[in-house]
Amino acid sequence: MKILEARGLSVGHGDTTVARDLDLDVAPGEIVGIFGPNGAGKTTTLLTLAGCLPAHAGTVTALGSALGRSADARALARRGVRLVPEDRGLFRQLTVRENLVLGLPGRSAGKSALNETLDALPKLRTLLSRRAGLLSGGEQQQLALARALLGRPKLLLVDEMSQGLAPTIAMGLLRMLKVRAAEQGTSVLLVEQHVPMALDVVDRAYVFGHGRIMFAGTAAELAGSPDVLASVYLGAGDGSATGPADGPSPSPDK
Ligand SMILES: Nc1ncnc2c1ncn2[C@@H]1O[C@H](COP(=O)(O)OP(=O)(O)OP(=O)(O)O)[C@@H](O)[C@H]1O
Repeated sequence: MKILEARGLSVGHGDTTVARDLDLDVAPGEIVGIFGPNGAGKTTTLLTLAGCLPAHAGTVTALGSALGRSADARALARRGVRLVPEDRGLFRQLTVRENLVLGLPGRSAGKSALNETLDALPKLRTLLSRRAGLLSGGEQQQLALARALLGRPKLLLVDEMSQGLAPTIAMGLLRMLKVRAAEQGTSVLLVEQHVPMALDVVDRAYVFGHGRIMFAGTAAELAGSPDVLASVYLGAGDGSATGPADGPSPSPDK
């Protein structure tokens, strides 16, 4: 069984569809990347898969259950789908410890999960009493990941983990995520601007462009496709951010 299966998925905001005809899969234990130029619809897709935005068209099956048009992020979270949003979603006035406790699945199971997670991210141990809002960007990202991992999600959706971080810190976090995900059987779908860095940890990748998926393949296949990689940085675009959900498809040559 796939952890996540999207077929003919169209995503957008209000009446505007930003990406369409998306076929996406995540298998158990896989780490899958979504790449593409600015405005290609990567975040919108992740938010839709997390149940934060309604799909414009198509079907999504997460952990064996269909999402439905009015997918509910809380119901999905209960089933084991967790999102680490681009803004990290922390409670800035609360301490690191308080933020972590909010991620705990239950009190008894919680303590050992907390210890395991802090073992993977030891810096957080030294910051437990500090307010989340006072942490550096890298520390905040560690906290956001720790909180999401604590719930031992079956599927973790991570948006732009490297944003605002020094490359070495971002790389360290991605590698930690890969190890921890493998240890606890979490599949990961991550959106990332920094493709070379992400290619080091993902098994497979989708590249968005022209409002569609323009490449799907293994990390090695993407690494060997310079034209596709260039399109991520040169902006093969946000060409479909027009028209209603059921409007005409844009030309792929646009
Ligand atoms: N809340 C919103 N309301 C309306 N349009 C939005 C909203 N959020 C994003 N958009 C638009 O949807 C399109 C896709 O945005 P999205 O953030 O999904 O792209 P992205 O591929 O994640 O880009 P980036 O790499 O720059 O983060 C863009 O044209 C953006 O301006």
